[in-house]
Amino acid sequence: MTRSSTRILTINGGSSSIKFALFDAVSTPRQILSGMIDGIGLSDATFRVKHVTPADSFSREVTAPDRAAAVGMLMDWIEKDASCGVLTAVGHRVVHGGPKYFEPQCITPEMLDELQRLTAFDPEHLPEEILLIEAFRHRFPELSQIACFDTEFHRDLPRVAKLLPIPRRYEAMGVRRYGFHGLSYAFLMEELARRDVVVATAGRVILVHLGSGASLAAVRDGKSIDTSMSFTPTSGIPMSTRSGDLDPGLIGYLARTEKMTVQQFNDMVTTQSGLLGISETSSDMRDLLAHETLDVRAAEAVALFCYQVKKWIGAFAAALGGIDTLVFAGSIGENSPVVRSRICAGLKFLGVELVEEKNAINGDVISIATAAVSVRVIRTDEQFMIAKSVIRILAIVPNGNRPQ
Ligand SMILES: Nc1ncnc2c1ncn2[C@@H]1O[C@H](COP(=O)(O)OP(=O)(O)O)[C@@H](O)[C@H]1O
Ligand SMILES: CC(=O)OP(=O)(O)O
Ligand SMILES: [Mg+2]
Repeated sequence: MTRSSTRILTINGGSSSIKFALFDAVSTPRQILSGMIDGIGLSDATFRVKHVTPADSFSREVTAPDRAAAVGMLMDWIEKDASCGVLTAVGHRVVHGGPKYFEPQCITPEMLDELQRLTAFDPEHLPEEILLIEAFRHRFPELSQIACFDTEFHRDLPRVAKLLPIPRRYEAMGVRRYGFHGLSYAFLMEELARRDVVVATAGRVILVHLGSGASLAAVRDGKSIDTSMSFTPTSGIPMSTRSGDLDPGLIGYLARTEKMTVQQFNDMVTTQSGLLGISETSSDMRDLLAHETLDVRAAEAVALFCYQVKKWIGAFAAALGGIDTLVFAGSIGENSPVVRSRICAGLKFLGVELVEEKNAINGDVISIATAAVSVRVIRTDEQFMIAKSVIRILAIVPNGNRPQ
């Protein structure tokens, strides 16, 4: 690989990991590698790269006491490793743009100032994402950086789905349903259009993104009409460590009985709840499935997760007036036949019927041919959507040079 090839780096910064990918800057982005630094802040952090040239792939233990150290390591590697080529731009997934930012755009100092002001909207994701952007700006001041917002897909939710039932004045301060996982949902809709353009453009679709963060979206005529996440990504269905929706009365109850502070409550519902909270052992769906016959807590965590997803599918079927296609994505949705099977069990009344042999191999279509609902498994790719936006915004031409 020569250092003259022109590349786009895409970054998806989570709370304990930085996921990234490198694409050739051609009209349809071509992925060269994907990687992640995970376990940030723990004693056993790992830096992994899966390169199209297997010899350039690696996995090594690293010391990453905090995010600044992890991003420093990533930038050192990009500068020094010939297999990375020459970077043209960096595209960032930015989970929350508040009421101001939705469509992908160049990151300016003004936007960074505004994102700083918006951190109260999503204290879990935004500070980490700002740190990543600033680190790259400091080290590579000439590099274009683009922000791609997870909220764009849901930008035009109907008012009835957007409004939160609290005093009206808060809406003017930006308190409303935003919805997230938009890069994933946009990718899934593009892939669905390739497989069934009629349903993707004029049908009733429920997208189910089940990763460590998890949500559902109801899509009619290609547009999001509702989604399970709301003002922050802590809401909706239970997730790896996030609670999802809760009785709002719980905050006052815990404040009165345990003197729990707002910060403690926030930590509890974002880092100690969901699968981890119920199982008391793991936030990882694979671990829970492996132990569910031995540990009732693991079994209950999995059961609660599947039950809540099923309930949201029912709610969105009502909102859409029926379902034509149900799509599973995210690492749980793409790889766990048992979770899909439990979610879909009992939904025959909506037209959902799986072929277990197809479900067992994560087939493209896993429903019976005569069922009213086609149930699909589609591998999502948020990084690809970021790379595509970067190429479009910077008008990078196929040979990788920017037009003069
Ligand atoms: N084969 C599998 N079966 C069940 N769950 C899986 C499987 N592979 C990965 N997962 C689960 O997927 C979750 C992570 O999903 P992922 O989409 O990678 O999350 P994120 O990108 O939001 O960090 C973890 O809970 C992990 O256990
Ligand atoms: C929006 C969100 O929950 O993101 P993630 O799944 O990456 O945590
Ligand atoms: Mg994710």
